[in-house]
Amino acid sequence: MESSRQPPNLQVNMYWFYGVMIAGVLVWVVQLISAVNQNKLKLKLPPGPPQWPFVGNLLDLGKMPHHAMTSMAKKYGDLVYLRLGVVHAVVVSSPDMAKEFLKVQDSVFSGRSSGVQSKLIFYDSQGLILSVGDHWRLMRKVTTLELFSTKRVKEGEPIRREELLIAISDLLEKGNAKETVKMDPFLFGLAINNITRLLFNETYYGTKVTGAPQDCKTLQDLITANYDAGFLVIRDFIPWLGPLDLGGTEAKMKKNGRGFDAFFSKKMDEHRAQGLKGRNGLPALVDVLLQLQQDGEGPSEPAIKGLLMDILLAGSETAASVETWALTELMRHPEARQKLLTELDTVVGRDRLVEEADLVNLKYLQAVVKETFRLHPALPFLVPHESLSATKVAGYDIPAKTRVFVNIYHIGRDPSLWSDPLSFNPDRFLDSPIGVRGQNFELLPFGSGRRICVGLNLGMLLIELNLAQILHTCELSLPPGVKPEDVDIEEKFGEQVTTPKAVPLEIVAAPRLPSRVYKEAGMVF
Ligand code: HEM
Repeated sequence: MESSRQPPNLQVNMYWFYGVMIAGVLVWVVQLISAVNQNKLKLKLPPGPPQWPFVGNLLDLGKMPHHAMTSMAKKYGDLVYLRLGVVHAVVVSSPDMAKEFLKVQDSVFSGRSSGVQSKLIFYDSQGLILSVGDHWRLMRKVTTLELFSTKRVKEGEPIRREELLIAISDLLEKGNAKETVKMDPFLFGLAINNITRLLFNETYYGTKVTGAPQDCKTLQDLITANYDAGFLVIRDFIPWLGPLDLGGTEAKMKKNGRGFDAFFSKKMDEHRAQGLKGRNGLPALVDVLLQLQQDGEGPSEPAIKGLLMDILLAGSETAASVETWALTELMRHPEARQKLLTELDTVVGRDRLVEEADLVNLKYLQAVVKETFRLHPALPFLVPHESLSATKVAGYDIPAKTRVFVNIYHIGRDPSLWSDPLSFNPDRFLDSPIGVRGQNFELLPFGSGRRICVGLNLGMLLIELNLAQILHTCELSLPPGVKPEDVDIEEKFGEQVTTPKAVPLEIVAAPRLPSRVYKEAGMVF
């Protein structure tokens, strides 16, 4: 039976193959004509590597696009033109050039590209991260004023403390049993629990969850499947290859998009049924959004879901990535770790836990976080911007709909800006006025200008608090036989939008404070 069915399928596949190839040749001819027209129009594009037919410079990006872009900057300068299939792109690689794109011409470059992922996973760009124009303005206003105002971030303090202490108790429990812990998934679980507590007042990762078991499984499976699908879709760059769905990425995204949608619908229905009051008098962010909708002022249903998706993904992976890299560097550099511990013992002492109010006095901690951002930015080229209209930069033509990659990874490691740039040396920031809030273009972990990260305050709070509390409460050591210089700093790229470690950081934790302090805080391990 099997073999009698194969020939027609093969035939159909061959028709597809020839169809796609013919479409490809046609597209190539169109590209050639458009290149000739570009020449006729005398567009003066920035310098860049030679382009191949069909793919342009896509293959030049390799497995680590931020590394490839760094090599290009060294060869062609701080503004490089690339053609990624049918997409115009530029790579920006110096603070001055970043200022031109993110400040001087901020409004022109405030667009975002839309593609398969934005359609299938990000609600057709109706959330915040990928939206543009008036819709983006509405979503940005709602998010800034209603969800992440100073008052609301402050109100979340007990939640952040509770989640952190639950996670640290787990870490110490494993430490008691002399178990090593992989810090990357541990910190991701902590980060996502913080975000889902905010969004839905529930947690889904770890041993002491408050979400229903089925919801935990659903969300964990969806997040894993989302990373498995990755975020690069060939159709966005070479549309005529779209029908082949190489690697099955689109099919996976479609399935994941449906899964997330069902999850959000369920949560929204539950919160409507509870009357949007939240638990313990603190409404979850989903309650706030649904209330605005009921009052007739708020975003539409897909826009609410889009925003939930943005916050879920943008708020968890980023914080976890920075915390993991910071701990990795601190385990590789015992002298820097010791300085931080001495600061914690001086400012906080060993008789109590760290409070959020302490963070402002922990200057070395702040320097450690900045140094981590410099060497390991969570998003190595920000979230790509797009030009809303044609413009000129540094005398070059930048066509409309050009994708902009600001390579903050390269800027952070540029020897003309930083002495001994590849060394982890937090001291360089101790008496430095350089901050992370978009005013200093040599350090832009959250971007700058109108599209600067909307979760900056919350993100900084989570990173500083989590690092301080973990280091203060836990004596961290490497597994037996592993030396600081053995701790790996290889990155990977392509599954998540951040650049996580290729090999997880493993540590063993032991209590560092008198047992009374843990007991008083209700920590059991
Ligand atoms: C903790 C570390 C974080 C880092 C390093 C980070 C970094 C960034 C960066 C680089 C951008 C793009 C800026 C640009 O387009 O130029 C961004 C945008 C954004 N981030 Fe964050 N982020 C963090 C945490 C968060 C958190 C905690 C949330 C929310 C809970 C969040 C929500 C967003 C949103 C919604 C945008 C899109 C803003 C817009 O397009 O208008 N981020 N973030």
